[in-house]
Amino acid sequence: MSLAPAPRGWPARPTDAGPLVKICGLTRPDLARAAVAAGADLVGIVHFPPSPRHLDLDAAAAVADAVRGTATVVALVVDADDATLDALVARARPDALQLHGKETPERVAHLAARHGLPVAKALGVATAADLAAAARYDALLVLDAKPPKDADRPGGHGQRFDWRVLDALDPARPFMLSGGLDPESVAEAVATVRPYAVDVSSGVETNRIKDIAKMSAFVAAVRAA
Ligand SMILES: O=C(O)c1ccccc1N[C@@H]1O[C@H](COP(=O)(O)O)[C@@H](O)[C@H]1O
Repeated sequence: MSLAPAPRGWPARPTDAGPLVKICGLTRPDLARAAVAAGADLVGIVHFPPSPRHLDLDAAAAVADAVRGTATVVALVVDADDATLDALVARARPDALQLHGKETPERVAHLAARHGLPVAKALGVATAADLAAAARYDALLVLDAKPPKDADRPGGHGQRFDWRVLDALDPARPFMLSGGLDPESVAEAVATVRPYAVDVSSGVETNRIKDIAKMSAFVAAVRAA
C-alpha cells in the first residue's frame, strides 16, 4: 500500500502497516493504556473546557504519563493563548500539539518554535475551497468535518465530510483524516484517501466513554485495510 510519508517531526509508519492511528480524547489513564494495547500509535488529550473530554492540567498529566514512551502523546487545544499552552506543555509534557481552532499559519509557526514540538493543524472541510489554506500551513494537516451550526466546540462531533473533496489536495501533502470515523467506516476511508494517519474520538466511544472493544476493532480495521 502506498501512503503519504511522515511529515517532519512526526513518527514514521512501519512499512506496509497502513496509516498511523490516533485515538483522541482519552480521559483516564487506564483507557489510554488500553488504547495503546489496542494498537494506537498516537494518543490525544483534550485541553479545552467546553469539550466533554476536557482534562485539567493534573488529569492531562496523568493520562500522558500513563502512555509516555509507548505512544506519541498529542495535546489538543482550541485557540489557546500562550499562557494556557505554556502551562499545559510544562505539566503534561506532550510529544506534539494539535491546534483545532482558527489558528493562523503565523500562530502555528510561533507555537511550533516556542515549544519545539511537531504541530498538527485542523482544517474544517466541506468543499475543495476549504483546502485553499492548506499550502500556507507548515504543519501536519488534520482534515476534519466542519462542526454543526451553534456547536460549542469545533470537533469531536462524529461528523464526516465528503472525502472526494480531497482530490483537490496536493498529493504530496501528508495529512491525518478525521471526522466521523468508526470501526465500520475507517477501512473505506483509508482505501479512498490514503492518509498518513487517521484520527478518531466519538466513533470509539459508548455513552461518551472510550470503549475498549471499539478501539480494538478500529485499529484492526485500519491494519486490515
Ligand atoms: O474531541 C473533542 O472533544 C474535541 C474538542 C474540540 C476540538 C476537537 C475535538 N476532537 C477532534 O475532532 C476530530 C473529530 O472527532 P470525531 O472522531 O468525529 O469525534 C478529531 O480530530 C478529534 O481529535
